[in-house]
Amino acid sequence: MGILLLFFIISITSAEIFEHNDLDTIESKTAKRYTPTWKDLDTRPLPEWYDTAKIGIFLHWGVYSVPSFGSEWFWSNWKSGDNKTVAFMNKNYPPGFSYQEFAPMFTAEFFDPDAWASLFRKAGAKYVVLTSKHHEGFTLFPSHRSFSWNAMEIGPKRDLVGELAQSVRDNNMKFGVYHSLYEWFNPIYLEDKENLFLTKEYPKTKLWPDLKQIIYNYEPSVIWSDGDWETFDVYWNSTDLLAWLYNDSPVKDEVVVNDRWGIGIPCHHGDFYNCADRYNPGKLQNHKWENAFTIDSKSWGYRRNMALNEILSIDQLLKEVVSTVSCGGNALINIGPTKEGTIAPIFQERLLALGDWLAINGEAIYGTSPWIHQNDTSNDYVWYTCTKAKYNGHRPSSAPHVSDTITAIYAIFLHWPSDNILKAANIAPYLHTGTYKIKMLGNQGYLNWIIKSGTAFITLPDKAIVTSENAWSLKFTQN
Ligand SMILES: C[C@@H]1O[C@@H](Oc2ccc([N+](=O)[O-])cc2)[C@@H](O)[C@H](O)[C@@H]1O
Repeated sequence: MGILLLFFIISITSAEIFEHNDLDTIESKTAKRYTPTWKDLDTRPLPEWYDTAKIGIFLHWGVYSVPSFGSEWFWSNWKSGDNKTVAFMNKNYPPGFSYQEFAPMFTAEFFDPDAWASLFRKAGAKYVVLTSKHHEGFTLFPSHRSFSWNAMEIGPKRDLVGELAQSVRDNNMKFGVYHSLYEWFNPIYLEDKENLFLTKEYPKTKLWPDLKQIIYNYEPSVIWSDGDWETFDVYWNSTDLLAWLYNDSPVKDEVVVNDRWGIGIPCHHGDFYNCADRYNPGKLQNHKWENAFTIDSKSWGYRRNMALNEILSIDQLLKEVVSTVSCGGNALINIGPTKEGTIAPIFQERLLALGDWLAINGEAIYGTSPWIHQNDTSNDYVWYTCTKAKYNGHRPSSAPHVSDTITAIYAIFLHWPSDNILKAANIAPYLHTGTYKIKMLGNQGYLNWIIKSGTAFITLPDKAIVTSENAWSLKFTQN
């Protein structure tokens, strides 16, 4: 009996061990490995968090934040003889003054990463993307290859990337980095360019070691690549980097990348597409995309001389966000912090207004999917979204985390109709089935509606008791 029991125990334990080993091998055998070709890299399913997030904050911060004149292209504009930039330098700086001399003035003495992160969280952002290095080459992290041209050695004397990454995560958001492939004035890059990109010293000795340093040290969830347009992906070695990123990097399961990886790649390859800047097609797209746009309509970097009429109003901001999400995109909203490390009150105000709106209407934004219709065909200020049930079972890569079962439809409208009646055509056939109820997010009770010649007339609540401002969401549910 004793021997039998012993045998029984041993057989259970060994069966368990065997099972575990077996599972491990099955997992490692079936874990997909990507080959460095766009065809294969394109098969990667989009990590779910990114599609759900919808709203991100984009930060352009660097030595250009010191002159903070014109745009973040200041150095290039100056050197290529742009009239306004040259006049600005002649008037305000001594002859012989170099761009490098701006770096010690990048003081960031008021930079409080927790305060920034808490502002972005209140704005309703789910991810934050910081310029780890723009085209000027100055790194906001202690690059091992950017001697005297990084924020640890000059200016702030701090690891701005590391500090912000920490605070953003403490506030339950994802952290990402913008990273420019090219550097306007890097002599190693310029030599490769001189050689018609037949030599690859710059990617080998600077670009990829730097980006790998970023990935190992900060584990970014987004790599927002830029500055790719002077040459092809073959020079940049983009597909090799991405295969490593997806197969073996510490962020392989969670990271998403955009589409700027060489001539001909934007709008064709990448986890999500930016296509052109401020891209907002107004139509449903068949691949995940992101609308990166600025609150200061004139610049990504801070401009001390921006005027109020150049700043997006809250109405314009909401229109951008709503139309983008309705068409399957994410909104990446850019602001330029100051050289002192502050965020201009006008940007704070716009972000907090967005946050207030999302606190009421976020249900119609976060985690939603595009509906059958986007912009209402009879009413151009109405945009639709919907929520879908989670997919259980096999996940098709086209719709990574949701099924086709619609659980609610949302109509977001950007103007309040003067007669208090919202008219919309595309929702009419659904209401017609008679099983839908309508409520306004943030308000109590159901709304009355009728259908006249194919258009739904929905009676809105008294505007005086409505909680939301600037834009409103109606929720349609069955029963
Ligand atoms: C986010 C922005 O990206 C690039 O600018 C671009 C890049 C691509 C296009 N494009 O494809 O239309 C337009 C502006 C940068 O040059 C600019 O400073 C900023 O960082």
